Amino acid sequence: MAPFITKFEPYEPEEYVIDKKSGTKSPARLEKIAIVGSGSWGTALARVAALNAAEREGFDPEVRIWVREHEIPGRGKLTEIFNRTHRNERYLPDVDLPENLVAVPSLKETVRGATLILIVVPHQYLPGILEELKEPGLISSGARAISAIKGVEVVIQKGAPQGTARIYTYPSVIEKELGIPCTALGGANIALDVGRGEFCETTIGVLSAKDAALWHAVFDGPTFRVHPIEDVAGVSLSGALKNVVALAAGFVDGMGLGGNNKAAILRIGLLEMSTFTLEFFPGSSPLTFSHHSAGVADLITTSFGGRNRKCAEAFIKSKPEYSGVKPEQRGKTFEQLEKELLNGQKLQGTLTSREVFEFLEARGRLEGYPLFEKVYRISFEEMDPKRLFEDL
Ligand SMILES: NC(=O)c1ccc[n+]([C@@H]2O[C@H](COP(=O)([O-])OP(=O)(O)OC[C@H]3O[C@@H](n4cnc5c(N)ncnc54)[C@H](O)[C@@H]3O)[C@@H](O)[C@H]2O)c1
Ligand SMILES: O=P(O)(O)OC[C@H](O)CO
Repeated sequence: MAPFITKFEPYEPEEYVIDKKSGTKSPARLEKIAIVGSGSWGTALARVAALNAAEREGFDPEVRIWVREHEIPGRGKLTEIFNRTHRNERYLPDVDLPENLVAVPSLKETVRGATLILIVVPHQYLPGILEELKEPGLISSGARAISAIKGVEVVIQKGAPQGTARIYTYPSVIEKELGIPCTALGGANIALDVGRGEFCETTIGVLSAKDAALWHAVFDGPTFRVHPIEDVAGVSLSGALKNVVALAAGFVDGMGLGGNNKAAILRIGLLEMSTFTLEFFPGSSPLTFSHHSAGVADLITTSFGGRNRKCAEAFIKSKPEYSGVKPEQRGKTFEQLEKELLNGQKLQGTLTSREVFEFLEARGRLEGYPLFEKVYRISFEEMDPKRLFEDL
């Protein structure tokens, strides 16, 4: 088993300069934080990072966040409203943000000069974003990244022999595309609760003690406790796969079943999450799933309060059998429900369910993951949701 909880000394700037006249000591350079993504989670994490940057030695207090421009009818441009009201009216409207968090409409200008880059976008948009960020000279040499994305990248070449399908975590994709080291952040973190400052924990999967200290200094605080562990792939995979299990939890709620049933689904789901990770990312640790916020705790919160659960419950309840509409009327699709229920936020579990299903099918390994398989078939192939429990 890989070494686990990372031991580290609290962050200190690497170098200081001393002012000859006054004798005062100050950091030779400041870490500059950029946030790529201003959805609900991007905004909540940006708030935490900006509060810390304003207080901690070694950090430039100005934190920049990339906000895709959007006109709010009768109010004006989202970035201007953001910088005037210190609120993200579109994605996290009820949370006050610190004044040192600055919305920037240009992606490139957000990251120019940054040394620490948090990437937190719905995973389907990452390829286009990385393409833009790859411009030569844009990312400072020595910069480091952290991914809070919950998703995976699956590559299947049509016509290629079975077994050649590949799966990648986003930290590894970011490292490859941008040529900078990338850490993973994931945990039981519903954005609005974090934005309100409610106590919670998160896990960061790090590559070194230096990264542990640095990212801990960026995010840790009295109500947002950060625990670094040496399992980048485990943290990243757990965040992606729990979204698939959260769909199953929503199916259970939609069918009106009770707590025993949901507990069984969560246990089996957690087992498939860790088995999958250890099978395809053998350096990972099962402890990430059993002991850490990124594992069991995230699965619990998402299966009770998350968007994937909510839409999956509505998906079942929209079916004729559960809603009382005429049998010839079809239930709603997830695409419809995402639009109706999430006010512009994005579902990640349905995409991940499809990606994981296609990967397992291409690798000939579906029989090892009956819950993942059924979540896909119920979501996309009109399988009767009651069949969720067959062969589990
Ligand atoms: N919301 C949460 O509670 C939460 C918690 C932990 C992790 N996450 C993960 O964080 C990641 C980001 O989620 P989120 O909740 O911040 O986002 P979100 O679901 O609130 O989606 C809004 C984001 O998508 C961007 N977007 C929308 N259309 C786009 C387009 N065409 N091109 C590029 N960007 C576009 C918006 O600019 C905004 O940044 C996801 O992987 C999610 O699973 C979310
Ligand atoms: O709202 P969900 O289902 O995307 O889940 C949100 C977070 O990932 C919970 O940690």
